[in-house]
Amino acid sequence: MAAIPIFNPPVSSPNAKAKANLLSFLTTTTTTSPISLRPFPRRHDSSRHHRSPLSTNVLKVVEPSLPKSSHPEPADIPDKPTILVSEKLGEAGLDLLRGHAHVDCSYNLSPDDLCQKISSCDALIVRSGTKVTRQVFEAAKGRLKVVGRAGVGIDNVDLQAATEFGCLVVNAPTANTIAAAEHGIALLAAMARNIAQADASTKAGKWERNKYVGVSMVGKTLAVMGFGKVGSEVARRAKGLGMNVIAHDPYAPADRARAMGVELVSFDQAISTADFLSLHMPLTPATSKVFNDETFSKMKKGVRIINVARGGVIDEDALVRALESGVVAQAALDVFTEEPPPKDSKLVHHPNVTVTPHLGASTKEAQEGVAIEIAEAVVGALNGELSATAVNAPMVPPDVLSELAPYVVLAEKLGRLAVQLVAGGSGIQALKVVYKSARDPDDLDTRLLRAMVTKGIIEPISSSFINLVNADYTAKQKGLRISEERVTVNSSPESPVHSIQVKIPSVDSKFTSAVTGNGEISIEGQVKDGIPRLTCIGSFGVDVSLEGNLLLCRQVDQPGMIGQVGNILGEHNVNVSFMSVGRTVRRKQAIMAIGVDEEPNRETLLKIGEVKAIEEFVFLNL
Ligand SMILES: NC(=O)C1=CN([C@@H]2O[C@H](COP(=O)(O)OP(=O)(O)OC[C@H]3O[C@@H](n4cnc5c(N)ncnc54)[C@H](O)[C@@H]3O)[C@@H](O)[C@H]2O)C=CC1
Ligand SMILES: O=C(O)C(=O)COP(=O)(O)O
Repeated sequence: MAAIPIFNPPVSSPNAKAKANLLSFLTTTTTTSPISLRPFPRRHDSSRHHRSPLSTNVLKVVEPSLPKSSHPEPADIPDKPTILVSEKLGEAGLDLLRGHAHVDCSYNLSPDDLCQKISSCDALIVRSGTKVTRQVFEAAKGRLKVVGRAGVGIDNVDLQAATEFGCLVVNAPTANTIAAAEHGIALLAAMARNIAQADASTKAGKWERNKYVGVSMVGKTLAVMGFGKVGSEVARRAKGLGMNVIAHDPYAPADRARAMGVELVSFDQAISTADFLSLHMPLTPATSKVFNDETFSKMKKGVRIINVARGGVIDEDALVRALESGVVAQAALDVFTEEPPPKDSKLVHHPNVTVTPHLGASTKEAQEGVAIEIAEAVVGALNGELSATAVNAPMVPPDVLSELAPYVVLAEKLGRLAVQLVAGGSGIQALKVVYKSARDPDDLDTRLLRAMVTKGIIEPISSSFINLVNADYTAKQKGLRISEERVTVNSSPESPVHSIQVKIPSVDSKFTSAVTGNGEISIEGQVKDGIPRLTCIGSFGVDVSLEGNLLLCRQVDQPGMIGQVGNILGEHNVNVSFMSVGRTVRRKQAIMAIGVDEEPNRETLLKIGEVKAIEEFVFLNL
C-alpha cells in the first residue's frame, strides 16, 4: 500500500471517506481524494505547474469546463514515495524513512543536480547546507509535497516559494536544543580561557603561559540575545557558572525569564551592559546584520561575543573592525554568513576569534534525535497528517481535525457545485461562506473549511492544485476575495457546524433558480449521518446526498415529473441513486435534484430538455 495520501486506500464509510479526503488535502498539491474530479496529473506533466501564479486576477469560468471524473491509473501508482536526503542524517531516522519510502541519500549535490533530481521526489530532507530555493520548487513540477529541515533554522528554505507551490515545510525544532546550548557554553569557556589558541600554540612546541591568560566567567554579565529554546538553556547553564544573566527577546514571556532568575531587558540595555553576548535569535529580515558598526559602538569595550545562531545576524566586516579597535575583545563563532566561509576570511583568521564549522547541532545524540524527529514529521506529512512542526501551514489540533472531517468534504463539494452553477464567461471575484452553528462563533476554526471551499471553487476551473498550505495564497493571487460569517443557530451543539452556505455574488448563473433575490448564487449543505447533503439551492429547499453526479431541474410543479425524467434516464441506462423535490409555491414551481451514478450523454440531456414542463436544468459533476 502506498504511503502517500494521493494514493489513499479505497474507503467505505462516509466518515472514513471524509477522513481520507481531509488527510490528502493537508499536504498534497493534487486533487487526490476518492471524490477527486481532476484527472491525476502524469508525473512529468509540467504544464500544470508552470503557470505564473500572478497571471490571473479574476477567476474566469470557461465553458465547457465540467471536470471529468477520473482516478489514478494503477500504472501511475508507485509503491512508495521517494524521499531525497541531501545531507547526512542519523541512521535511526533513515531506517524510519526506509520503512515508508524509497530513500535516496545524495549528499553534496550541486544546485543544478538538486533541481534535476527533485522532480522525481515527493519529499526532500535537508540540514543547513542545502539551499532550497524557488528554482528547486519550480523544478519539482508539483511533485514535491514536503521539505523537512532536520534542525531548527529554516532560513535556507524559500518559505514563500514553498507556500506558493503548496509544499509543506516542517522542521525538527527540539532535538538539537541542548547540543546547541552546550556548544554555546563550550565556546564561551573556550574563548574566555583561550583554549583553541593555547592548544595550537602548545602543539606548535611553544609554552606561552603568559600570553594566554584568560578572563573569569563568574560574576560577569552574560546577555542572551534571543531567549528561546537554545537561549534559555544557555542561560540556565551560565547561571550554573555563576554568571549574571540578562536576556533580550521582544517575544519571550517575562515570567518565564523571571522564573529562571533572568531579567528581560531592551536591546540597547543588553548590549551596553554585557561582558559576554551570546546570540540565539533566528535569522530574519529583522535580525539580519543587527550587530553592525552602530550597535558595536554601543557595546562595553572589551565585550566578548558568541554566535551559535546564524552568521547573518552579524555584519562580519563590522565585527572585524570592532575586533581591531578592541571594542570586541574576542569572538567565538560557529556560524557564518557564507558557509563555508572564504578561505582567506579575515574574521576566521583573526587571532582573537575562535571558530567551529557549524557544529552546534553536531552531537551523536542530537543527530539521532533530529533524524527521528524529522523522519516522523515527513512520513506523517506524506501520510496527510498535520505536523506539529509545520512551518508554513496553520496548525489544526487533531481533535478539531477529526471533528471537522465530514464538514471538510461538504465544504469542498459545495465549492465545486457552486462554481459549476456559474455561467461561462462570468468572472468570480468574491465568495462568501456562512457557517451556521449552535456553538459560540469563537469556537469554530474555519481555516480548513474555508480552504476546502476554495479548493472546490478553484480546482475545476483552473490548473491550480489547492491544499491547506496554498489555499489562501492562491485565492488572493487569483483575485478571489473570500469573506466568512459565523451565525449562531438553534441546533445541536454536538455538531461543530449545522450548515455551510456558499454564496457567489455578481455573476450570471446557468441555473437561474440558484440565484437568490439579491442576485447571488447561493447553495447550502449539511452533514447528516456523516454524509454531506445539499439542503438548499437558491431559495428552494432540497435534500440530496452530495455524491456522484447531480441533475438539477426546475419545472412546473405538477404530477408525473419524476416519472418522466426517471424514464428518460432509465431508457438511457443511467441509474438514479436518489431524488428530492423542493418547491416554493405548491403547483407552481419546483426544483428536482436527481442523483445519478452515470454521467448522462448528450442525447439523454437533450431528451430531458424536451420535457415541456421543465423550464431549466443543469448537470453537475461532483
Ligand atoms: N549552530 C547550530 O548548529 C544551531 C543553530 N541554531 C540556531 O539557533 C537559533 C535559536 O534556535 P532555537 O532556540 O531553537 O529557536 P527558538 O525559536 O526557540 O528561539 C528563538 C528566539 O529568538 C527570539 N527572537 C526573534 N526575533 C528576535 C529579535 N529580533 N531579537 C531577539 N530575539 C528574537 C524569538 O522570540 C525566540 O524566542 C536559530 O537561529 C537556530 O537556527 C539552532 C540549533 C543548532
Ligand atoms: O538546527 C539548526 O538551526 C542548525 O543550525 C543545525 O544545522 P545543521 O543541521 O547541523 O546543518
